[in-house]
Amino acid sequence: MKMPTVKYQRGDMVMGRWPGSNLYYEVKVLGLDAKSQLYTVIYKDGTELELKEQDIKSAAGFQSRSRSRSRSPSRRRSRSRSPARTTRRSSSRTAAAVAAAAITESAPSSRRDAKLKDSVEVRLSPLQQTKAAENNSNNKHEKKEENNTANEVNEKSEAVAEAVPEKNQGRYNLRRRKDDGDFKSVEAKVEQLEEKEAKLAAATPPSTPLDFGGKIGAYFWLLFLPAWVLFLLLQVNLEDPSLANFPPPLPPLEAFWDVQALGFVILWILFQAVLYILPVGKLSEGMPLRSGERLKYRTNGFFAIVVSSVAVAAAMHKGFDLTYIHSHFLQLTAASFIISILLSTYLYVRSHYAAPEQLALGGSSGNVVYDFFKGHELNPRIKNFDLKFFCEMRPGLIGWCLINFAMALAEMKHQGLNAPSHSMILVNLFQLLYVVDGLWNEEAILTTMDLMHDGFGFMLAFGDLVWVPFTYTLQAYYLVSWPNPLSLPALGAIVTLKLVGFYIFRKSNSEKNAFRRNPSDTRLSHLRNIPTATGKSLLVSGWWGVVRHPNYLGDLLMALAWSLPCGFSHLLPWYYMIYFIILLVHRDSRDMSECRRKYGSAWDEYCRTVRYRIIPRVY
Ligand SMILES: NC(=O)C1=CN([C@@H]2O[C@H](COP(=O)(O)OP(=O)(O)OC[C@H]3O[C@@H](n4cnc5c(N)ncnc54)[C@H](OP(=O)(O)O)[C@@H]3O)[C@@H](O)[C@H]2O)C=CC1
Ligand SMILES: CC(C)CCC[C@@H](C)[C@H]1CC=C2C3=C(CC[C@@]21C)[C@@]1(C)CC[C@H](O)C(C)(C)[C@@H]1CC3
Repeated sequence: MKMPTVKYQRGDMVMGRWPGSNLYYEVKVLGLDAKSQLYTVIYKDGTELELKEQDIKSAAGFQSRSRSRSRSPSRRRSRSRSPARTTRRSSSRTAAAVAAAAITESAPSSRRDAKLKDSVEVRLSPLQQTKAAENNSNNKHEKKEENNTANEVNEKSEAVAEAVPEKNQGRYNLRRRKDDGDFKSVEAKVEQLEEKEAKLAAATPPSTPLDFGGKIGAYFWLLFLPAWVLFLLLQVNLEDPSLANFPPPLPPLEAFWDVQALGFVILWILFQAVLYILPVGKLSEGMPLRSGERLKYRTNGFFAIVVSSVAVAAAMHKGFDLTYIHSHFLQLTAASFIISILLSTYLYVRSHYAAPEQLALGGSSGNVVYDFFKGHELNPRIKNFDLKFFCEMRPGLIGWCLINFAMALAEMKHQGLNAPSHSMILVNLFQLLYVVDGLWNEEAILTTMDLMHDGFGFMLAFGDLVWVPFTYTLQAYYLVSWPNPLSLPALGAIVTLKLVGFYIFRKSNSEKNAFRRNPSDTRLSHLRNIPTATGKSLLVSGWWGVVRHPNYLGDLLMALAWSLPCGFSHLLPWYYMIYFIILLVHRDSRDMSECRRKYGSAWDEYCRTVRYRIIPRVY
């Protein structure tokens, strides 16, 4: 058996490649994972990463060639968008912290380097003038550079002029310029080499720690999640859905299968797909991918829900009885489950044909079950049809409202009412508001974790097509058989709670979305932020200065307002609230580790400034 080699020891100072680039920075080795053969290293700005051996070079060899012009990741961007320069209102303490985190650059010492420097200065002079002029203007422009595609492009062309000396001074692979005559050919070669290396680096993204209990956890969730949905549905169908009647009796297998139900689910998904591809509404840009590319998304969700409502009204007018959804709930769920399995299998298979830079960092463990569950490909698309975006925002989300509405009709039928109960109306209106708001602000989803970081696999396919429409509707389903009359004060209190939650949720999500899209937005100029080594900043005042996830706080208050109308007779309608606390606490900790990995010491600084995660002074 081949013994693993340990080339670098804990504590060694070496040069580590910055992921996705061809740049090397001084890093300290923290250890080697014997199993994955990945070295954990820490950059001088505090960022910890796992690197492959081939992405590490000995510092000695490097310095002899490069005269140790090593730069921290933050310095790498410093010419056009150093974190310190991008901060408009960040506290001097934070700016200083980042500045301190940057590795100091040693001045060229040899004659060769001095000569090199001279030529650099000659070449840079026009650029320096531009820079000076730019510096004299306000730094609004600089902030814009962070996230704006156009500016990314500007930066690149700027970088071409700037990068020449840098390349020759050996950020990565030092080459001496013989004279100015062959300068251009060297430049072209270096560029080619860098392009090749950047592609290679992107192709081997650093692995991130496994979530959800790792490989064993993935097996568990694959079995548990469908079983849990089944349990909820069987339980809510019981005459007395109390936990004392656990476990509910299992119906025969044939009871789950109904061709017509499968037909309706397929029809619904196809109908939503047609609405999605119609050239109506805005084409929004997603956040930059690792490759630098920005995908375009058709954000016409509001249009889709309006047309869907009209179509449902027309079907009802033609005599379609919507209470079919209530009476065939199990079969509709089973049909959606089958589709989600087929979709996940397709996603997993096609991920093997995807280019490496299209894979999600978190779903590339190499373990079939884990990657199938977590999602291997980040943005699977068929031409311009984005499968993840579509599934998350359309069939399940709009289906959720359709099912709730069907439950209101079923309640009237079962309870012999002329109108739905107050509780049913509240649940319907609250959740409708949540969905319509999500669709109205559809663009905001492009800056959420699912769209930016998570691969599309079973977890999201099942979550979008089964979990959301068939478990988020449980409160309405419950009310069909278990009415809960509400007093006027209770009604008023619940509505107030919902509105407060909604306000926090919407304001905080919009604030972050606006900041990520355009950090120099004048409406956000009063907000303080912390610069990070990646060039992005973190909001440290406003909603994101109150707690680290104000949007979760608002969402949880709304969840409470959805359960309260169902009363306290059973635990079942409180399922969403309990699940949601677990989901958001786990999501928060996933996000914390991801941000810690991305932003290093800047993230620690943010956490020291904003101490609570979701509930001020509590958690
Ligand atoms: N109803 C439901 O079932 C669910 C609803 N949700 C809701 O969806 C919404 C999106 O949630 P989710 O995707 O989990 O997370 P967020 O929208 O909170 O996104 C987290 C990301 O925001 C960025 N960020 C974090 N802190 C800051 C800061 N201080 N300043 C600027 N950017 C920051 C980071 O990304 P980066 O720095 O890379 O931009 C981070 O990874 C939430 O409102 C949530 O409540 C979520 C899950 C389920
Ligand atoms: C099956 C698992 C246990 C959990 C799967 C989680 C998914 C169901 C959720 C992950 C993030 C989601 C979001 C929404 C719905 C639930 C899922 C898919 C969201 C679309 C709901 C509407 C909101 O307005 C939103 C902010 C757009 C939500 C974004 C996240």
